[in-house]
Amino acid sequence: MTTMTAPTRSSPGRPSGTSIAVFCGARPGTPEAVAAAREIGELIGTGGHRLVYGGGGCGLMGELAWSAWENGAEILGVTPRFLHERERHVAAPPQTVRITDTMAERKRVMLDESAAFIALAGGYGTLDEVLDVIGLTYLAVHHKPLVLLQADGEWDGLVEVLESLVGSGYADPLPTGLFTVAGTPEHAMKYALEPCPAVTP
Ligand SMILES: CC(C)=CCNc1ncnc2c1ncn2[C@@H]1O[C@H](COP(=O)(O)O)[C@@H](O)[C@H]1O
Repeated sequence: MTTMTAPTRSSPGRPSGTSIAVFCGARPGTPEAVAAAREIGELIGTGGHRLVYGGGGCGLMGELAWSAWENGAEILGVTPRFLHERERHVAAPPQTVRITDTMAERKRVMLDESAAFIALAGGYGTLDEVLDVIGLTYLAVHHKPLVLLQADGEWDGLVEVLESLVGSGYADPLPTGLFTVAGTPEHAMKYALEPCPAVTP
């Protein structure tokens, strides 16, 4: 694993905040999703928190990261070597970059470096990250809050799939509090900063 450190931001008087991992798409989303990504970035920056994300400069990831940077956030970007160049053809803001050898290592670093997770709209990669966190919380490997932020109903489908697995007897109901669906960026940040109840599998 390689780490490249950006110049540290000087932020006198800023409270040392929480490290929040945000999962979202590497492609441009709807205007609603772009606005939500920018607002989460702003709330992370103005709240004195650190953004942990996938390290890219494109799509919703770029909108999020630039907004966080513009609002004073420290940023840790975690990216596997083979994606590093592909997702940096659009410039990302200054940040500490952790380059991993594998996708699995990327997810583990993001998990270890963060106290909470917020998922915005995205594609296969975002879905993979969300299911990974849900699984690890369910298995009590960690208990950190996960918030699914709905800008435009993006997570309805996943919730329906999970309910259908339970309804057809293939899965037990997920424990309350395993994840929270939020309708606004403000609510997403509020839930992310609340302690997560331990889940008993
Ligand atoms: C279920 C399935 C076909 C998964 C295969 N595809 C993927 N699996 C894991 N991470 C990915 C995948 N595709 C992209 N990513 C990475 O996950 C992050 C978000 O991607 P996405 O736009 O949500 O996509 C990006 O860094 C992206 O490069």
